[in-house]
Amino acid sequence: MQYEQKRLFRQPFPKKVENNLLNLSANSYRWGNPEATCLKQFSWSEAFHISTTEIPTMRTEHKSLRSTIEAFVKTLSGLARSIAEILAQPLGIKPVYFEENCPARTSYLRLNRYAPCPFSSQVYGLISHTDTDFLTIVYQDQVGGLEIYKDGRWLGVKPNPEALIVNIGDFFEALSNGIYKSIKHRVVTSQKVERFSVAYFYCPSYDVVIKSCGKPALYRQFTLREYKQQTQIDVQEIGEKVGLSRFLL
Ligand SMILES: O=C(O)CCC(=O)C(=O)O
Ligand SMILES: [Fe+2]
Repeated sequence: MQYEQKRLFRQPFPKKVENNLLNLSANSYRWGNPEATCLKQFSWSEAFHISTTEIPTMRTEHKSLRSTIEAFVKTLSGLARSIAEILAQPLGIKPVYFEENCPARTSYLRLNRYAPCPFSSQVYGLISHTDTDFLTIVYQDQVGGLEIYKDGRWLGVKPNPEALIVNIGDFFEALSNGIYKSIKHRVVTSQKVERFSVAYFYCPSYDVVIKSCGKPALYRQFTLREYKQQTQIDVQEIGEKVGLSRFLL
């Protein structure tokens, strides 16, 4: 995967922005963040956002990339479902919940590249955020840079070639009524070394209503569609996602 990922990002910038390099939908290739109005909101990274439905029609010059991604997504989707089922069991959520509500088409893969950054003390590779999905499975290379916010401080996640990182996302926090926490995380930049990571986002269908499982419910019911619309409004108006607190009861 990493070999293919590097080869892809080494393509010239104009080819990547053309958006049809891989025959993916518009806006699949992203760099920085257009909504940023100050350095604090800017992410020093580039990414390919690949919906699982688009993999079969990816351009054939990239056959080996496509088959690698296909195999990767197949493994990670099975893994994500198993982890979600295990986590849901003590909450009294039926194991079929995920099979019924998370069809392959809504989950997606993101290939990230963080270029060396000359002002690394001032700019993040990815600004602090929580993921919007149920859970995210991340593979990071050996450079390091991913940090999680725990007990009031930022902790680096040590690279381990044998391990994947599993992050709880906003939807699991809502579903579990706050028992599982959507972890705040960010990526710091390096002045000298480029960094690669791959993230698989395990999401429900757009119109599945997410209900908190406990009583009293902490959050009002919402769908991914509503959540994304709210996020879009927040990003346009205040420059960042507000997230779950918008849905607190
Ligand atoms: O690059 C990483 O380690 C994390 C990526 C991430 O948080 C994301 O893509 O949402
Ligand atoms: Fe993330």
